[in-house]
Amino acid sequence: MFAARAPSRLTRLCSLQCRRRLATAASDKVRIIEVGPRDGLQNEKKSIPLATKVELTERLAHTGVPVIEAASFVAPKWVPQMASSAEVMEHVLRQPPPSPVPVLYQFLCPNQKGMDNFFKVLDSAPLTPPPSPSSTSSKQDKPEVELSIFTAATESFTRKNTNCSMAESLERFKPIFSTAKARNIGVRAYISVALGCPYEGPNVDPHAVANLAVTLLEMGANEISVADTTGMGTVPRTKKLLETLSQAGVRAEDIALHFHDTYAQALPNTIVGLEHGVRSYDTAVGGLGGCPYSPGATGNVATEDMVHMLHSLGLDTGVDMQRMAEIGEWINAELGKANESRAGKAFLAQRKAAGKA
Ligand SMILES: CC(C)(COP(=O)([O-])OP(=O)([O-])OC[C@H]1O[C@@H](n2cnc3c(N)ncnc32)[C@H](O)[C@@H]1OP(=O)([O-])[O-])[C@@H](O)C(=O)NCCC(=O)NCCSC(=O)C[C@@](C)(O)CC(=O)[O-]
Repeated sequence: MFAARAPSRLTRLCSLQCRRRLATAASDKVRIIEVGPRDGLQNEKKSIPLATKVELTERLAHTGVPVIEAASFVAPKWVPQMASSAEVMEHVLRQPPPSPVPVLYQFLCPNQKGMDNFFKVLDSAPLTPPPSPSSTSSKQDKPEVELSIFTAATESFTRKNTNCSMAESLERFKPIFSTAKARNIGVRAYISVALGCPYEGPNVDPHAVANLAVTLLEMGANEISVADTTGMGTVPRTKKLLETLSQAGVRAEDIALHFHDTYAQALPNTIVGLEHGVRSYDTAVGGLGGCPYSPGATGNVATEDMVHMLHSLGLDTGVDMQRMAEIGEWINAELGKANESRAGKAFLAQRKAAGKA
């Protein structure tokens, strides 16, 4: 997919000016990638029932959010909470297309084994039955699915997270890209610790992030999720990182931003992203989340907080705030946790006061 747009690093650099204009073109649509079911739940210590995971994904599919990262095919020995991911995916594939918009479901995958497990589920899932008996078609496609791979901008984090070097992580991706391409499955790529590493500190080299982003795009990634895993990102360093990415030929539309809200900088940093032309943001309902390999880091920026801010700026996410706020309240109660979304809590309190809850 990316190859068609920009086959080589040189071509990418040559058309930089044109792509910059594209990136900064005014657009009132912002794409929310809801990562709560994966990033949000993976670090929970208490085993979460499969039924709760399935209900979370199913309810999210009816909020208007266009992308949901539903689960991950990683080693259960390292992330036991994701051990039921095959069952979650089986359920997703059995679902009739959600309303109001079709959802793209993403599944995190670190290596060939994860990819093989993903395809095992995909290939064994029956086609979804047609929506009504009057339908003329006898079969219906499965929901659209995609793989998300992940590496990091520092050697220490890559080693802790995936037990390999940065270069080895890229090697692991080669069979994933080639198989996914042959099977017409999209691949998204995360770059963790782009704005701060728990082991190497806040000053991660933006050029390391940019080089990695260019390499991953050239390998075939259709989007780079630039992740502030630790939440150490600040407005000046986010600005610098986005400028460095742009100078390396990475377009604003090639990236999504993934902010953890540890220091309450996710929304200020989002404003920087918006000014730069980035229109895709990863969020987790109710502010769920945390990475098992980033001690002390809190959850992703809450979807409700992001949606509230974007709507206040006149931007369109397509997300139903009421449904999202209710899910944030529900899932945190299920997990026995406080709801981390300030906007979600305020929205529900106001509805209750107005007698509309
Ligand atoms: C990367 C590996 C797999 C390497 O794991 P390893 O231990 O180096 O690999 P290995 O090849 O030696 O295998 C060890 C065992 O795991 C099995 N195994 C190997 N691969 C798989 C697989 N895919 N699925 C299931 N099982 C697998 C393998 O078969 C073997 O089983 P055993 O022989 O011991 O029974 C491992 O280190 C791992 O799974 N780590 C977990 C990484 C993880 O999930 N981190 C959290 C997600 S990333 C994140 O949260 C950041 C992000 C994306 O949100 C963005 C951000 O905010 O930064």
